[in-house]
Amino acid sequence: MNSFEESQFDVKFDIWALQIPREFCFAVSRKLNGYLLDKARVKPIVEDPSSEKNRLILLSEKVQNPDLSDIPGDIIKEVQKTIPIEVIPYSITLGYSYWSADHVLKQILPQGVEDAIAKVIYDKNYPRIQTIVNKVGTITNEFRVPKFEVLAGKSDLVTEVKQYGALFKLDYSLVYWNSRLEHEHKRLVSLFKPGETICDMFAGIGPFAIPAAQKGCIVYANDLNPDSVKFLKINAKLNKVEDRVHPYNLDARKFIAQVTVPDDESNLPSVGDFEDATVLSKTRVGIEDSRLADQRQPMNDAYAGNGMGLEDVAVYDASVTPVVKRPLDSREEEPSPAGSVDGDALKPSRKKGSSNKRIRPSEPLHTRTWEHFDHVIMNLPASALQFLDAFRGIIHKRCWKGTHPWIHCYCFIRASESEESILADAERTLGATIIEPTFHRVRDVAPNKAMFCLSFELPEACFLEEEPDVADGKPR
Ligand SMILES: C[S@@+](CC[C@H](N)C(=O)[O-])C[C@H]1O[C@@H](n2cnc3c(N)ncnc32)[C@H](O)[C@@H]1O
Repeated sequence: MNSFEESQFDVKFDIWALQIPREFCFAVSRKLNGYLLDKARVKPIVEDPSSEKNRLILLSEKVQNPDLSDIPGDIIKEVQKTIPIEVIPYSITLGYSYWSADHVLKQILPQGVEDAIAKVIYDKNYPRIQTIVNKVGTITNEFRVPKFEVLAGKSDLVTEVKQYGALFKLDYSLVYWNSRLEHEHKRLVSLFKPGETICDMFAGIGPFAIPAAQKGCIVYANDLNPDSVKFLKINAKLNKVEDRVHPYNLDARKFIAQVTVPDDESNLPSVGDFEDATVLSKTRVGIEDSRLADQRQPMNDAYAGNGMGLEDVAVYDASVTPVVKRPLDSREEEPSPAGSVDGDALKPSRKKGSSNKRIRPSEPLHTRTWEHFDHVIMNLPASALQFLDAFRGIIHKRCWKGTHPWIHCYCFIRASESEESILADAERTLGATIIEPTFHRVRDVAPNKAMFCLSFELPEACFLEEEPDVADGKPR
């Protein structure tokens, strides 16, 4: 027997719709991207009961006025180029069958029931579980850190989680973490081969970076949130891969620009960069100068004593791709950039008179990222697509060796969008045509929104081809 009326969940939405001849429907709805009704399993284009020659394009609730003044004028002009606009009122009712169990239960359970549930979970799981939290609100901050309210136990959000053999320490109140991505972290890392070079533009506390390094990849891991970088370093150390994880604390665009600057260009970072903690480790530096290492003590502690012996190095050196051989074979031959004191200081230290090419166990493994990297991870689904412009003309063709890098760019696809529209966005931002992209569905994040991973090889058109300088024949 029902203890409630299903009709009590009915919600009526009064919205506006455009009445459009059906042959123009698709073109107009594309132009109105972002202003269409965005509700799970509700199509924003419906039949027009008054004429079968027409369709109705349902507009989002944020369009409140029939003069469409809530939509930017340039979009309206674009639509008017296709067809004159006819606006009509429309109403839609979503009922019990539409709403999720979560939504229905929240409506009917008494207030305060969450505290009772929290207390029972806490009492029955203590000491294994010491804090019970509830995620509140939606994430709006740039570091993607959710807000939590503590329902039971101590108010300490520092914890440790395990993902397929790796241990991650984190403070839930300071950094992004989502255990639901475990499968995706594993899937992507399974595509990497030992010895490959990985650039993680939005690395967080390292759920891609650490397992990739455990696999024998060299990882350049960046995050704008200094707390994420702090925990990334802690986690690299916890998992004994600090020699293969190079942490950066930069905006993602700056990071990717920085790792692709050829070594013969003069804008090497100054020592001050390290002291400011802007750049926690350099791609180009090779083995660090001990003088500099001393100066950088607070930030360099992650590199201390990783216990990686020569045998370990040999294993990675002998791995599948020739790429990995480059850093180990070539870094001692790398010339210092002329006139750069910092650059000299940052160059591999080569003891005078020593022909010993052995690598000290505590020396971090570097690759020449401006010559080659294999994969780029971009896990910031809300806006990673917009960062694809970062790849326009930054990789110097004259320096690059081997295959083009794979870009793995996470994104959301809403009910009103499609793989085609996302690909078109990506190509527009990248400024190049993407050949043979793949879309992997990661998970449904809301009834009308799924997370995808768009993977593709960076197109040739993105590479920078420099004109040779007429005077000296060298590329400018
Ligand atoms: C969705 S989280 C992904 C973290 C991690 N890769 C994972 O899979 O759990 C996105 C990360 O990007 C970082 N971030 C946001 N804006 C950024 C930017 N402009 N440059 C670099 N990192 C940024 C955030 O601090 C956050 O840690």
